[in-house]
Amino acid sequence: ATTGAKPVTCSTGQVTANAACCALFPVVSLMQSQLFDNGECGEGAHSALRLSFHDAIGFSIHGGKGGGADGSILQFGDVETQFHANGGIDEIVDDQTPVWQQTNLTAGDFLHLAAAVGTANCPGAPRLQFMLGRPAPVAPAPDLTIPEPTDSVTSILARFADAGFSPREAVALLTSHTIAAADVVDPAIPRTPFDSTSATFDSQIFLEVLLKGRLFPGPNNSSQPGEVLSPLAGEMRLQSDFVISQDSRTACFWQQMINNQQLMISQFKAAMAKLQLLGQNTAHLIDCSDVVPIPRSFTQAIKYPASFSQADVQIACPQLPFPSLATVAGPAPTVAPV
Ligand code: HEM
Ligand SMILES: [Ca+2]
Repeated sequence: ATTGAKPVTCSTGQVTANAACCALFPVVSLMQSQLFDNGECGEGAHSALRLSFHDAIGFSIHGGKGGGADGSILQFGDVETQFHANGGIDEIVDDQTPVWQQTNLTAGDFLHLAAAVGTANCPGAPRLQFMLGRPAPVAPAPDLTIPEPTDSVTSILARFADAGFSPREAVALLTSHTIAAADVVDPAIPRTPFDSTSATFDSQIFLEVLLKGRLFPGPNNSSQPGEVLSPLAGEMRLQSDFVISQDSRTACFWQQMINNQQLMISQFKAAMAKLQLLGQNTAHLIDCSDVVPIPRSFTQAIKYPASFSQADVQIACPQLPFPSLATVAGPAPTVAPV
């Protein structure tokens, strides 16, 4: 619980609502220099966000699964990185472990703070909440709790519901794919992004997933399980993102996110606050959100990638008007690996 006491100035000079949070400012600096290339919205930041999801989602509101947002994926990485859905996670676990060991934080506090700090490096992102005080994890999460891109919408929504999330919250969490790239879906093309702006926390992902597919980014137009046709050379579309964008249970909220930065980041922030506390007793935690850096804002209108227009949109929510958007000038782009 927060104390409600007046703000304190830490010995490092920063101000926070609770003296217990002072110890985190040096940890934030350590993360920025050793994990995030001094404040970048790059691979370290993106994979820190993915890691928070894969750690926390191994939880059920009905019991019988893992400890939720407890850092088990870091502490018991030898077990959890073997799960199929955790392909590629070994890299970030290996990167974060030695940095975590330089701190006095539990695995859960460390990795969920890293996700908030990494996300804050991305222009347009919300400043995520961070609560301090998770106990050490007691056991690895069980396998088969993390959704896979080959899963049906029904099975994905059922898994989210089992962890306590509505279909709208599931869509809100998928905003994360605005700062994402794939390494293992198609190992021939590592760092293939999911939208054309993977260093910006914008709503471009919600637009681009709806554009008519034309190609696969792999060599010779080859495809892999979990991937469907993408609109842009060099871009990958996950099957799961596409089927969620088209399903009547989720399509309207997906469409509403487009060019609606404030809605998108407020919904994402709320769903992340819940995700990062799954399985935790909040009465024992201290609100240290004010140690998280304030992200740069993103206020521009998003645009169709060059050569695209509303005629290319696979509208799945005809009951709501589709936003009117301009098109970038020039020929269709090729998205570079990130
Ligand atoms: C239906 C649920 C989801 C599925 C099926 C899914 C699937 C995937 C897949 C297959 C990748 C690429 C992995 C690789 O090849 O390296 C990926 C990347 C990513 N995912 Fe998800 N994801 C889901 C939900 C989420 C959620 C809820 C979050 C965070 C809140 C998240 C955050 C990320 C991030 C940030 C990346 C990029 C990591 C990087 O660039 O290194 N995902 N996801
Ligand atoms: Ca983006």
